[in-house]
Amino acid sequence: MPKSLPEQLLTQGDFLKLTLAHPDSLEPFQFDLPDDTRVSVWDTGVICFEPATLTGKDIVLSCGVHGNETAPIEICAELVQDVLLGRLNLKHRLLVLFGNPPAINAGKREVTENLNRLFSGHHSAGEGLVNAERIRAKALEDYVSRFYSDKRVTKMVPRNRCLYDLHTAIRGSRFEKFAVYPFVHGKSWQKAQLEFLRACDVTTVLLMQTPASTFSYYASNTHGADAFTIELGKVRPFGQNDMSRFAKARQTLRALVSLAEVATEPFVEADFQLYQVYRAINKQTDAFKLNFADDVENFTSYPVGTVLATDGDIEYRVEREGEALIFPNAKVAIGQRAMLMVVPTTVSDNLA
Ligand SMILES: O=C(O)CCC(=O)N[C@@H](CCC(=O)O)C(=O)O
Ligand SMILES: [Zn+2]
Repeated sequence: MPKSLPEQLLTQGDFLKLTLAHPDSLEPFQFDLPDDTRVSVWDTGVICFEPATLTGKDIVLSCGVHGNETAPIEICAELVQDVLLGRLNLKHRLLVLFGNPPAINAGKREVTENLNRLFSGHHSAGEGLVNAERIRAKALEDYVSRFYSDKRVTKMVPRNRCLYDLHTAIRGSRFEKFAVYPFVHGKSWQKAQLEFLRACDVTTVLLMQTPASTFSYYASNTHGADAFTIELGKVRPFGQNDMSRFAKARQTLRALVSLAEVATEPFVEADFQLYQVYRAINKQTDAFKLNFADDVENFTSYPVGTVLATDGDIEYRVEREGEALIFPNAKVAIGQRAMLMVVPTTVSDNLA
């Protein structure tokens, strides 16, 4: 007799395989682990773990929001497998999300539309929920809301909500690993979070200055979560990632979910490369072109006056000494961000 889905997960622990075999949807089901942790599969790529004794942390780990960013998918798949097979015991509630299963199967950043531009309601703007990515963005928002608003935990205060959305960058980078800290609307940047990032071997942080349609901004702004986009190296196909380069991130994420507190080093600003966005360059026409090669790395700077990109008659030149480029991509949809220009900054006057 074929094994039931709970039996399959309890014996093989391969939730990624199950997800990719049912990329569009999966009927919800539940079961318990031998240590009484409740496992609830809410949908394809959506798995919630609740230890029998609830503590103060509600942790969301997401990956595969872009389907070809495989290192984070491998890290999350391994972590989920170890929990299912009893090799990692959870201390906290944990929701793991494989963001875009059809795009993972296709080995592509997106199938129709960039999922990470559809949060905070952007999925329903304009033509509305017309494609799978728009529907998935709304569903992911609903799952995160459901996770954070569970009645058993909302009564327990204080709650400590976090969401780490794991990505990899399209290009190489002068700083291999870096995080995007979503705009906090004048609130303080959190020292403990920067310490956590450092424990993950992420010491380059981009402090955003405006709202965004990304998943991490959604979690931060809508749910008050400590949320980040974390870039772990460069896009590579499954099996071609050198996972030793992400050993500290893997270890620290495992410590996050399994220990009461992660051991971190005290924050010292000199240990970090902190940047803030100076300007966003949005693609306005199909003529948009980058004026540098594909192997130019994130965080590269050019002399003031250098032409970085053209968009029809418009020329984008370096305006400030030290201005560095990040996430350049001429293939984005019209109206979307084609590159960010960032400058070094400091957090010392706004750190809690
Ligand atoms: O390398 C690139 O050009 C993109 C890598 C990536 O997917 N980055 C995220 C950053 C999200 C954020 O700004 O928080 C994205 O572009 O969605
Ligand atoms: Zn990405």
